[in-house]
Amino acid sequence: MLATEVPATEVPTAEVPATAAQAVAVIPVPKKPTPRKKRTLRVARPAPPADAPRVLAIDGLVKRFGPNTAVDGISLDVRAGSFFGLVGPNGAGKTTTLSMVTGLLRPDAGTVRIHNIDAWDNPRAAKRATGVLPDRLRLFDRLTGAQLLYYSGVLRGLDNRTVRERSADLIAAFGLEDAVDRLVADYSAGMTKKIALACAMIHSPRLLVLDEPFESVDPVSAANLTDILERYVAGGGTVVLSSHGMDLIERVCDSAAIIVAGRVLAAGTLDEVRGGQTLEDRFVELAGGRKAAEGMEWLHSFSD
Ligand SMILES: Nc1ncnc2c1ncn2[C@@H]1O[C@H](COP(=O)(O)OP(=O)(O)OP(=O)(O)O)[C@@H](O)[C@H]1O
Repeated sequence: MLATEVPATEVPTAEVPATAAQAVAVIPVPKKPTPRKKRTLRVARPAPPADAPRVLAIDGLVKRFGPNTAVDGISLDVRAGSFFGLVGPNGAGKTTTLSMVTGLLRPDAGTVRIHNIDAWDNPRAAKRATGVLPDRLRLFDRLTGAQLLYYSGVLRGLDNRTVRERSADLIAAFGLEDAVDRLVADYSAGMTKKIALACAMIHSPRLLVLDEPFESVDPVSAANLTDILERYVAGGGTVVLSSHGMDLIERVCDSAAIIVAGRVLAAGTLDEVRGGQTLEDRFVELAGGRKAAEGMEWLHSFSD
């Protein structure tokens, strides 16, 4: 094989040049995109039966921001015991949809029912059944992690003893033992996600709505978090999460929806949505395909 044909990842160590300038000269630029490896399509768990009760029923949701229609008639059903993944390109309307589901943003049209309760007519009852991890975390970050958990528990009407017991369990499950006595303002992004998720779970809601729960979370913590959520679902809970991590969605979710430009382009069990492809390929296909990286020759002109 000629040196120019060696994929970058296979350049033998002995041939790696000493300087960055030399490295630029020999690292081969593949002429054609390498064909993507076929992956075995697995399903994390079977989706709940089609006649399982609907924990979340979204019907004809619309949200406009001035001339921009962010959510354009989204309808979705999420069944009890489902681990449901919402995917879509940047600006597709995922956060706007989840904000309307969780009572953070009033819809222009459409309805949201949580356990058959209209979330906008009866927000108190709907919120009692829901735990939320919003996109832009606005936490009372001048509290310590332990204080924030305590506050979340009592706000949800739990008694002192229950809050303390559940806080201890959550702190151990999320590996926050060393951080609970520090101010949340001083937490890293991943730690903040974890404490916010613990707060969302403390009142043992039937439905968890999580916007990008794995963003900024390290792989070990992500695996722990996945375990916690899987146990929650196995115990009868329902999770709806948004994520850009297609592998993660395929690994943990049984059902999914692909949202593009404020509309649902595919929804159902993971297999129905993927249609025999990987979720990523199906997503890219529906979201408009890969963009050719041409017309950016200036990027190789290097200012130095
Ligand atoms: N408060 C707002 N005011 C004006 N426009 C908004 C507002 N919130 C969202 N939008 C617009 O609505 C559209 C959908 O945004 P949204 O945040 O729901 O997308 P998303 O799918 O969550 O994107 P990402 O994956 O990048 O987080 C975008 O065009 C966004 O600019």
